Amino acid sequence: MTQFDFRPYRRRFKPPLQTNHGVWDVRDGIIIRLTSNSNVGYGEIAPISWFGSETVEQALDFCRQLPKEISEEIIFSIPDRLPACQFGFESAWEDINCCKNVQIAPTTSLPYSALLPAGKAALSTWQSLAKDGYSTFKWKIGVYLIAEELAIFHHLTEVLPERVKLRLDANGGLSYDEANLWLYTCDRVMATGVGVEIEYIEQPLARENLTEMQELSCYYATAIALDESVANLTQLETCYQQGWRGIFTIKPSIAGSPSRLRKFCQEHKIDAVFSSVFETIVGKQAALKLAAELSLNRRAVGFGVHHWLEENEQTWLEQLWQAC
Ligand SMILES: O=C(O)CCC(=O)C1=CC=C[C@@H](O)[C@@H]1C(=O)O
Ligand SMILES: [Mg+2]
Repeated sequence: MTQFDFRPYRRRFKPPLQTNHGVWDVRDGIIIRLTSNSNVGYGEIAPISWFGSETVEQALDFCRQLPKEISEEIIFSIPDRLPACQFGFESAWEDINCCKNVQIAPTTSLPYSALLPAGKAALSTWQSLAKDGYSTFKWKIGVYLIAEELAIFHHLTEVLPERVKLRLDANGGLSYDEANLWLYTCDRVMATGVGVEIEYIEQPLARENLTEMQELSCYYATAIALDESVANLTQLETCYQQGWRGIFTIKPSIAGSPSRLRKFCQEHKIDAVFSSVFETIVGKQAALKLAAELSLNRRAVGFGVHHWLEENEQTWLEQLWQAC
């Protein structure tokens, strides 16, 4: 049998993350550990309730009611209302049964995308990230007035080096008219051949407006990526059934069962871009493993973030179990 244990954690963003959903300053999550004989497997439960996953409290309640001895049957029967728990436990099961210990640094041959701060701060941040080797950047829009953000955007496209890819993430915060204006502006920028590539606009409209986003994706050359609309496996399958064949932003840590996600992506050969939920090295490792397997178009993975105070994540992970 396999022993189960878990530790909640809290990590502070540095600086706080600004999106259309609001300001996010701490990441709460749970690290789970499975031990069988001398083998240890780790998994991470990193919910984002405003994306439709369970809350951290609901995940903690689920962990607390589990027996200390856990079986494969328990893990693979975690309900779909707990997608972050499905991911965390199944990752730990894979870790203990397939690939032994969590590697120190998540590795993938895929390029990484770096997140730029919202607003004009992006204009003074991209340079150091470009020096670090990033050539794909994601910038949050729908945070400030559209006129302000369009002015910053024009400045960004003039200063960013050639061949850089820029992603715009609205977190569903634009009106239909604003989404039209952004897509029209991106098409115009691309037509002038400035050198920077607007890779896509992520979730321009709210998840209820799939039909409008499908219309917009036919009308403009600039691609649209769904994110909040496809946050878990049920939503992913629904949007696919309703005809979405654009880009799917996959956040494995809140999508649900990794084995079911793997099956869906391999069966439907979707154009997926893999994205972080600002999890720790534990969840990141498991998510990047899926990204490496399932990124058909080799799009940059949205895991290039340096938002933590802790320097050494391996030490942090070990101390978690010494704490109590
Ligand atoms: O995808 C990336 O490039 C980084 C992760 C990221 O942007 C997000 C992670 C979690 C919630 C959101 O704030 C945001 C997103 O909407 O994609
Ligand atoms: Mg997004």
